[in-house]
Amino acid sequence: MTLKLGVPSKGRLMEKTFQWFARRGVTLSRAGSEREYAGQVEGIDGLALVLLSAGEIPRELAAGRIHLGVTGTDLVHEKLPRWEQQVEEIAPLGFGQADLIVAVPACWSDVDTLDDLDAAAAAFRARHGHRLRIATKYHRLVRDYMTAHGVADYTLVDSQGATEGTVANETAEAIADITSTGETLRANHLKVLSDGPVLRSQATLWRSRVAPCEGSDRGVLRALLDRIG
Ligand SMILES: Nc1ncnc2c1ncn2[C@@H]1O[C@H](COP(=O)(O)OP(=O)(O)OP(=O)(O)O)[C@@H](O)[C@H]1O
Ligand SMILES: O=P(O)(O)OC[C@H]1O[C@H](OP(=O)(O)OP(=O)(O)O)[C@H](O)[C@@H]1O
Repeated sequence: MTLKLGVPSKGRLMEKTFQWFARRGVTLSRAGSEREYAGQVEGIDGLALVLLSAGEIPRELAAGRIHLGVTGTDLVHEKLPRWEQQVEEIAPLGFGQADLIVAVPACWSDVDTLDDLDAAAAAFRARHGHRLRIATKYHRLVRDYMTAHGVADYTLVDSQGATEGTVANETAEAIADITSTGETLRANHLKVLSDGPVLRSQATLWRSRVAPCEGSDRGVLRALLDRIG
């Protein structure tokens, strides 16, 4: 057996993950061309690199198909119910920081908090005959957050990308999405509610609690944890 490490297959998370491991003497790289999703590892024997979509890494960890994985806190908390039972957080990696926030049109001058949104949602329903729509890909996290804050008069609409555009496109009245610099929100004339984020996220190294790790794999895991500790 080999110990499998899942890393996002593209973009900022992949590059920064490669740099983070390289600083600890573990060289991760793509095996072939830019488009080939096979990986190579130098510096630790018995460790294999698997390049995957960031969004699929939580599920692969929970299924035990990879032993270790790098992905955002947001994706683990969203995709894995009772995530603590399925994965263990090994180390926050210090990049990929972003907040999951709720935002409304900047021109809604009387809506700055979730309480305001609750009142606006009731008025919206009375006026339009349907619930205020919040576009997001973070269904579980947003539902739990709204419930915890007593907001019920809304409906979630699924948006898997370009979520900030849904308000201008009139497919939603509000959004819940990841923000880092805030530029995308500003460009789309949206403002963040002031109650605080649904979740603060960053790229994190996780260990599967279910992936079988016996014999030589245990030694490989120990060697890797020593190296990164
Ligand atoms: N602007 C940003 N700044 C920092 N981190 C971000 C930003 N946008 C997204 N992220 C983080 O990057 C991770 C991957 O994001 P996302 O779900 O958008 O994946 P993706 O790039 O679309 O990849 P895939 O579709 O292959 O899963 C998430 O943990 C997310 O929090
Ligand atoms: O606050 P900012 O620095 O502007 O970053 C926020 C944007 O970054 C992410 O999108 P990404 O680039 O991953 O594309 P996506 O919309 O397809 O998810 C996120 O979904 C926001 O749209």
